[in-house]
Amino acid sequence: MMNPQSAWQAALGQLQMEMPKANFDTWVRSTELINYEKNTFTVGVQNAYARDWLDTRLTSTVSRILTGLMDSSQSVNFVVWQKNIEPAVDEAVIENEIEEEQREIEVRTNRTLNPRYTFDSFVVGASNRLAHAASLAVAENPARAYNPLFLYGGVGLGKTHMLQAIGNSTNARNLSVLYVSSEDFTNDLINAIRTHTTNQFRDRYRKADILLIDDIQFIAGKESTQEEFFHTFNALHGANKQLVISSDRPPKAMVTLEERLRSRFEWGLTVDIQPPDLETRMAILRSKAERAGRRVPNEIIEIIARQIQSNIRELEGALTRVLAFSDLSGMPLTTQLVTSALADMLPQHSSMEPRQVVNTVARAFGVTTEQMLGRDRSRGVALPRQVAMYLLREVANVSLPQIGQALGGRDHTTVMYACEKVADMIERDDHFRRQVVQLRDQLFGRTPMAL
Ligand SMILES: Nc1ncnc2c1ncn2[C@@H]1O[C@H](COP(=O)(O)OP(=O)(O)OP(=O)(O)O)[C@@H](O)[C@H]1O
Repeated sequence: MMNPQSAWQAALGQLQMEMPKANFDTWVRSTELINYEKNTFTVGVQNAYARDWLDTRLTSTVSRILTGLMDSSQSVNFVVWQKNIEPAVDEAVIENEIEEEQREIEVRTNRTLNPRYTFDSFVVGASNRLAHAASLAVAENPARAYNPLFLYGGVGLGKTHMLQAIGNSTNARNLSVLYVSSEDFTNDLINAIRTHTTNQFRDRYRKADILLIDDIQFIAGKESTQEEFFHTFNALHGANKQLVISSDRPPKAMVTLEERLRSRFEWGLTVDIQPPDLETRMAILRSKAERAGRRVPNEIIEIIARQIQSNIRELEGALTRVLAFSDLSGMPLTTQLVTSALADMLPQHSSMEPRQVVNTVARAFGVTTEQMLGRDRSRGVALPRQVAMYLLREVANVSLPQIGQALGGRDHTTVMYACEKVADMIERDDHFRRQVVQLRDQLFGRTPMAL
């Protein structure tokens, strides 16, 4: 089980990925975990307006995420909380980064290698075969196979597991391995600057034979961190040391990443990890049950695997939950038990068919549904497509992969980018905003969404 502070940080990471950037920055970024008691996270926010917004829109999502992370039912409570630091909006200068990250310095998540994450415990399927093969090649031949190796994919699909497997395997061969999240890197840097120990900082990072950096997307927009990382990258790469980087999106979709870093990330091999298919999900559940020394009927494995489709962490959480339910109630593992154990883990979906949203938006913008689903990327077609993605995500709460599917088989990172872009335009362009609000009302009726 995670400690509450790490769980909260992880939940923030997930929200950052799932929400439009503007909303995340406005409402979520500067929140703070101020207390944890009796399975309740008390989260401080800047003012009553923010509290109300978060209350209506995010309570159930956040509780669900935290429940998944903590492996037991959790609730969240937003309260107004005066911080003595201003939320950093412009992170361009190091002073702001110091303020922004100060509170996180004590939070060290996942600093070391976790022996649980090995190549052996990783189930290979079509969705992750390439990532697995590339990681294995890198572990066997550091700095010879692919350098850097850049792995990307959605939340909970095994990126950390792969990085750590490389770490565990090379560590066992006495190579010096350093595993950090990009937030750890940022925090270390800030700490070093404050305590005038940047030389030690550089030594520490540059003497690694293998540097594994997890969740690099969080350095986007942080200029001084990017600058330092650029030099770390060059020093290691130049000395023939291996770099492995993970991210929730490919380098080209990292909007505020400096070009020189982006191009370096693409020097080696870039591989994605896709959501696992049903068979792989079942294999993962079987392997996890075996490891836990439990016998779980195939039928039960299949129900769980059908229900949780796009996040392996949730998939594992679901199995844990089903087993706990059975242990605590003394009831055998039946389909009914699974259904009730997983009832509140189901994602919330509106009854709205994605097709209907696509058709309505197409009509409003004077394009055809075929154009919306097609490959044409000219602005007249791309914009309505992005608006449809945005409405499906923001109002109908449909998952990123499902939206990609509904719009002609697009990647989840494309959908993520579209949502960020539309959210951004809504803030800048009044006319556009009215257009989107009108569509929203037409499709969903009036909702409490802050547009
Ligand atoms: N192919 C797999 N076989 C077995 N377990 C897996 C596999 N992929 C992921 N897992 C497990 O799923 C959980 C989530 O994986 P992991 O933390 O590596 O995801 P991630 O992609 O790094 O997520 P995030 O985006 O949140 O950082 C871990 O417990 C991991 O062991």
